[in-house]
Parts: sequence; C-alpha cells; structure tokens
Amino acid sequence: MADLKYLTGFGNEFASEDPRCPGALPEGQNNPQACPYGLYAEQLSGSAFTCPRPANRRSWLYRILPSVCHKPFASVQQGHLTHSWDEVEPDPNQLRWQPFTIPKVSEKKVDFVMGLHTLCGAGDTRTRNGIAVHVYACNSSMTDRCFNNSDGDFLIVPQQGKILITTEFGKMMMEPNEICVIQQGMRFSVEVFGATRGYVLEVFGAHFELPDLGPIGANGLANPRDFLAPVAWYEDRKVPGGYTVINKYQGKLFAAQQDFSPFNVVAWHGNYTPYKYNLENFMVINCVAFDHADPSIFTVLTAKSTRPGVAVADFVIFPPRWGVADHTFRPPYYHRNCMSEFMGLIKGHYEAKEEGFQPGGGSLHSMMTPHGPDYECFEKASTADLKPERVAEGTMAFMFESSFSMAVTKWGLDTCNRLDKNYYKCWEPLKSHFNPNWKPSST
Ligand SMILES: O=C(O)Cc1cc(O)ccc1O
Ligand SMILES: [Fe+2]
Repeated sequence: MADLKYLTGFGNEFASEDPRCPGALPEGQNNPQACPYGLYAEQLSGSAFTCPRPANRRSWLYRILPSVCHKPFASVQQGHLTHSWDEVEPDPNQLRWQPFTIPKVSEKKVDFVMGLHTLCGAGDTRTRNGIAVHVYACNSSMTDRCFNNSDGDFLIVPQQGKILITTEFGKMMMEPNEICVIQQGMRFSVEVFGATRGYVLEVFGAHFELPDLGPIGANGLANPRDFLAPVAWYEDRKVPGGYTVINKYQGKLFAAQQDFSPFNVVAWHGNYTPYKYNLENFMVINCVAFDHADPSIFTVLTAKSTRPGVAVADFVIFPPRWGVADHTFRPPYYHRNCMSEFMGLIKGHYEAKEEGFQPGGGSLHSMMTPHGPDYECFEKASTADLKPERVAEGTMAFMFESSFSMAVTKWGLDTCNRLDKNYYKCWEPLKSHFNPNWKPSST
C-alpha cells in the first residue's frame, strides 16, 4: 500500500476520479439527469447549506448505489463507548493512566469499533456542542463492516500499529506520528496489522481548522500543503452475507445491513473530505530569547467555539526542537488552567515527566487542577547549564486542550484498571527553596 496517492492541501476544492472510470465526474453541473457510467449523485453536507463561504463544506459523491439502500438501523452493543457523563462522581484530581491494554488476538478478536473506549468528555451530541476523548485498542481488521459517526468528527492519533483506512473518498495509510481527521458522516473501515492502539478526539458541532497565525505571518506551524486527502477508489462488491454499516447516532451505536460495499464511490468533488497529516512536517515556532511560551504555539488543528479565541478543542503537539531560552526555567511551567488538558504520548517521553508517563498512556489535568513538572524535572531544570540543546528528540507527546470541563467515564476511572493511583506522589518531594534573606547576585 506504499503506493497510495493523495491530493494535497487543506480544505481545498478537490476533484478525484478512480482512473478505471475516466470522465466519471459530471462536467459543469452536479446533478445531470443521468450521471456518467450510470452512477448516482449524492451530496454529503458538512455544514449548513447557508454557512458563510469560508465555513461552507460539502462534497458530491458519484456512486454505484446511493447510501440510502440499506435495511433499517437497529441498536447494537456498544461496549465501552459512551456519552453518559454522569456515570461516576466528578474527580478534580490529576489523573494519569498507564498504557491502555491492547487485547490479545488469541483471546478475543477486537476491531477498531469494538476497541473504542471513552475516557472522558462533556457536552451533548444533540445540542451539537461538546467533545469526547476515546482510546482505541484492537487487534483485528473490520471485515464487511464500516463505521460512520453522525455525531461529529474523529481526529485519530495512532500510537501503535499502522492502520489502513478505507473511506468513501479513497484509502489512507496511517502510521504512528501521523494523524487523520474523519469528519462527521464519512463512512470508513479500519484494517490493522497486529496489536494496534491510539487516541481519538471527537468534537460535536464544529470542524477542525488550521489556527490563525497572527503575527507569525503567512507560513508556519502546520502548513496547508502538508495535509493529504485520499483519491477516489471504488469497489463494486456484492456482499450477499450482508455488509454492516455501524452508525454512532446520539452517542449510541446502531447497525444496518446492506448487500454491497459502501466504498462504491467512483468519483467525487468538494471540500469536505477526510485528510491526514504527518506530525514531522510541523514547523515549530518557539522562544529564541527567554521565558516559556504558552503551548498554543504548538497547535496543529483547532475546533473553534463561537467565543472568540476559545476552542471547543485544540490538538497540540510537543515536537522535537531546540531549547535555547536564556536565564529561563525551560520545561512547562506550573499551571492552573481554565481549560482542560488531556495528554497522550505517541513515542519517547514527555519533557515535564521523564518517568511515569508512558507511550500509549494518558493524563488529564482538569479545569483549574494544578499540574506541572515533577520533582526530578524541577530540580534538574532549575540548575541546568543553559546551553542550546535538543528538546524532545525522538519523542512526540500531544495534548487535547478543551474549554469543556470533562467528566471521566466509569471505564476511565475504574474498569480500565490503568489509573496510576500514585500519580500525585511525583510532586510530593518538591520542597520549599524559600529564603527570606535572599539577595540579588551582584554580577
Ligand atoms: O505539561 C502540560 O500539562 C502541558 C503544558 C505545556 C506547556 O509547555 C506549558 C503549560 C502546560 O500546561
Ligand atoms: Fe497546563
């Protein structure tokens, strides 16, 4: 699959035809009386028809049969996927999870959908405002099953194992250190190649955008040209045993049977597509003089709320870079935040905690919950020789930062059995260095 092709750019008006059917895209109009190759035209709307142009998103799909050809949806078991935010009492503590367990294929076959576990979240799918953080841990491919989320967008962060995602728009191969966004309503199926784990940030009612750059200028951070959308790919496959379309709708899973593959889109055009991005392409901007800049400088994508400058959720990374700040405590500062901070680790370790925070694990520092460097980090960084040095080499930590005050699920607090009960102890050794007789040095 190394030869997969992609279209480049963020939110472009793309057009793509499967090369087996040249001319499949109607010329000059969206709804010809009869489409080329006898295809059906179907619009997928990702924004209200009347959204202003910069926010207007839709694509036209030219497919062998329209999506409406299916038996009725019926509710199915949803394992540990939930949007019930009152399962357990609120917990304002610093929370940290050891790497989430990946089920052994010899014990139980688990695919991407069955492997979705909700860790925390807030808000409501029906009023279209909220988020959920899920972890996926699986060992098997989805066969003759696809998923679509009627509730919102999935930003998927693979941590272990490649995943091949087949979508209505075509295929995307993803490796850890790449991310993808599958937007509301887009059908997709996930193929895995062994033990597989990652994180999902779901937002209801907003789409991800590139952050504004302000005085940074026209270039930098995640550059639009590095975002990749799939090219049209179709299969005309009858599935007499039944193909299952799983639909997350108002937080519940439903399944419908149909007798053909939903990946039957021969050509499409539009600006509403799935896309992927390699985090290595992030152009890091940071302090070159003194002090620690806020982590918003590392924002890859943002899902804006209607309040200026306040995100429903930001996807922020901590990439390898140079640390050069003079007379500065260089690691993250001690912090209490009016936003919630969920962190995950793709590889390596995190600069504020050399120990304890492991790849495939997570942490949650909720609204106004104090957090910051552990004892070892503080002691080391407050006396370190401040030479220019590489920071976070070979690592990739990330943060889902949200203006929502998130509830943790029963699975997250209890059933997953990965909560690190001793997390608070990493700050216990911090001692007072206060000296009332301190004098500025006379250098
Ligand atoms: O480690 C964290 O919790 C995230 C974080 C990073 C940073 O550079 C500054 C503040 C902050 O909370
Ligand atoms: Fe913070």
